[in-house]
Amino acid sequence: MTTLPDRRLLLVHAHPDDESIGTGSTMAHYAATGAHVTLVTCTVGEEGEIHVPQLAELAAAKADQLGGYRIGELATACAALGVTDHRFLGGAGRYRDSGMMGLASNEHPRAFWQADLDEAAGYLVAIMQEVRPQVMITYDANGFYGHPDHIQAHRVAMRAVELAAVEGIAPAKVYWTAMPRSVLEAGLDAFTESSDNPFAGIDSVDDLPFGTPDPEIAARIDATEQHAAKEAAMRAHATQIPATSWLYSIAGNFGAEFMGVEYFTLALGKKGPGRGPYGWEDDLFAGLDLDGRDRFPVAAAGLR
Ligand SMILES: CC(=O)N[C@H]1[C@@H](O[C@@H]2[C@H](O)[C@H](O)[C@@H](O)[C@H](O)[C@H]2O)O[C@H](CO)[C@@H](O)[C@@H]1O
Ligand SMILES: [Zn+2]
Repeated sequence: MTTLPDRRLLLVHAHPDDESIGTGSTMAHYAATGAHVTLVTCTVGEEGEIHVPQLAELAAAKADQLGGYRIGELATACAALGVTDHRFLGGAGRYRDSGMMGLASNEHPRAFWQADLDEAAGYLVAIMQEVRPQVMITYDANGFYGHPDHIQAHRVAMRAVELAAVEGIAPAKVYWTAMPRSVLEAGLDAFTESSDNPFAGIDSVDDLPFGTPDPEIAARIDATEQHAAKEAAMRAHATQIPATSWLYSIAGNFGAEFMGVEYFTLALGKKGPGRGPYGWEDDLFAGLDLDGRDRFPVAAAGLR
């Protein structure tokens, strides 16, 4: 029986682009260091904006073909990150991008926001059964910034962990993406005088829909060696992230530090050894017994 690598990481994201923006360097780091990285994306992003003028007719309100196009963007992004195991929750197109909170698209019968929780979680449990990840990454209860598909991805992922625990196959550690307030405050300060200030009009970190007090952060993954891979993956999502995006201007000013370092809170599991004033882990697998309980010999998934 072929077995998967000892370290197996599962990520649950809402749309094509979230994996690169929020966890691209972490994914590239673990893929490059021999871990098995499984990405599950819950929708194909039909309701997204289109920042590529020649593709404008693909929009949901027109040809409604953006979702299919974004499947291709995501494949390119995964290649840039070195990730070969990617799935859409329930299969591509099973759940539709719900659009921003409060829009009519939230009520679409296939909108992920309308998904039956246990049915959606069941698709994820099946992947956990196959791959047996020791670590899972998803969003906090607010979906990091309040998008309905992000909130639903959190709910589905956490329900799947509950169901998987009954079968004894739940990940040993569950992390939520996060951004320390200290990093946000440094960003606000750094751009105060900039003509291209992505924080324009924001006077305080308290005005942002995200930000975590530093002591509540559990892990700081420094994958600065992968910052170029993350940027290439983001550029693959050209319909969503214009070349003029503030995400790139921050990278231009902070460089590898912004693009290559990603932060997480620990929602479930025991924090491993860490460093610094708050004992931040520098490895998501820190503290796991990979030679014992946390090592499952599993048949290789149908990996490409
Ligand atoms: C990063 C992320 O979650 N992107 C989502 C989000 O995109 C936002 C949306 O297009 C909004 O209209 C813009 O003002 C905002 O700047 C975008 O970040 O929501 C989309 C629709 O659900 C989704 O397709 C996209 O992946
Ligand atoms: Zn998203």
